[in-house]
Amino acid sequence: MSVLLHLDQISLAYETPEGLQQAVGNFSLELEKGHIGCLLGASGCGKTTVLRAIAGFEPLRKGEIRLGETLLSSVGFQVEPEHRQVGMMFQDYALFPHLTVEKNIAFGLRRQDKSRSAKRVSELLELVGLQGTAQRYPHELSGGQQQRVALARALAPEPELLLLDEPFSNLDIDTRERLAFEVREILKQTGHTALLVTHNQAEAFAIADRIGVMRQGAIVQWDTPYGLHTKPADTFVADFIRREALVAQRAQAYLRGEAS
Ligand SMILES: Nc1ncnc2c1ncn2[C@@H]1O[C@H](COP(=O)(O)OP(=O)(O)OP(=O)(O)O)[C@@H](O)[C@H]1O
Repeated sequence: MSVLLHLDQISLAYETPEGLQQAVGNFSLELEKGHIGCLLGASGCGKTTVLRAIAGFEPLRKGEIRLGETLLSSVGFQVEPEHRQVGMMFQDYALFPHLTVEKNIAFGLRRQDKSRSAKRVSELLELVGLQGTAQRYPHELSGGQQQRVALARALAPEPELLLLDEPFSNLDIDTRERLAFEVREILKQTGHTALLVTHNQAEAFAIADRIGVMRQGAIVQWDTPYGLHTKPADTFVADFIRREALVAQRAQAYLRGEAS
């Protein structure tokens, strides 16, 4: 398989009142076409910063970002976000409340003629299992349904790469796990390449082909879920994976009334 997304030794920093603070340093990964990658790590480790750089919202201090053969970002160079062929889906749904489901999905298709756009919208509604909701407004849908509309909207212009930033974090535990599996099925069915950000290990393992464990702006291990479990690169990754599994077990025991 060919590599679609190349992040080559990228570094990013923010201007703060205390001076320039590095958020991500010498960060590299390659994501193959058709794969779902996931950046996993504690709050503040730089996951969203990496995603924003790929989307074109943050300038690079070092390194390069390429999509296939196309250079998207390097030092002093940025392709505008709207010209990147990159779709985005974020945790707060970001649907337009005053537009129907149909119009929300068609928003990214404004340059297409009406009949093509209508056909694409109905294909997408079927893909995300929301036939019959075209004329509803976002507030008339559940959180999980709204996220499926957001997915349909992000896929509408047929982006080469889809970025998902904590897409399920506003949902209850059952819905988020179910939706993570559903989104994986949908992306695999359409052959899309996607990079997801989460701090939830169950979600990462439910959806991803490759997981990148991050710590303080660096990627510690970029591997398959199986590889992370069986061959953690260092004690940080091993502890991180073990601790998260322990928390999940404790939470389940607590819910069953077996633990305090
Ligand atoms: N606009 C900003 N200005 C200054 N510092 C920022 C800005 N955005 C993020 N940071 C800092 O950069 C670092 C990485 O932040 P980032 O949001 O990428 O982390 P994250 O892993 O996505 O966290 P979370 O899981 O909490 O969303 C943090 O130390 C954060 O405080």
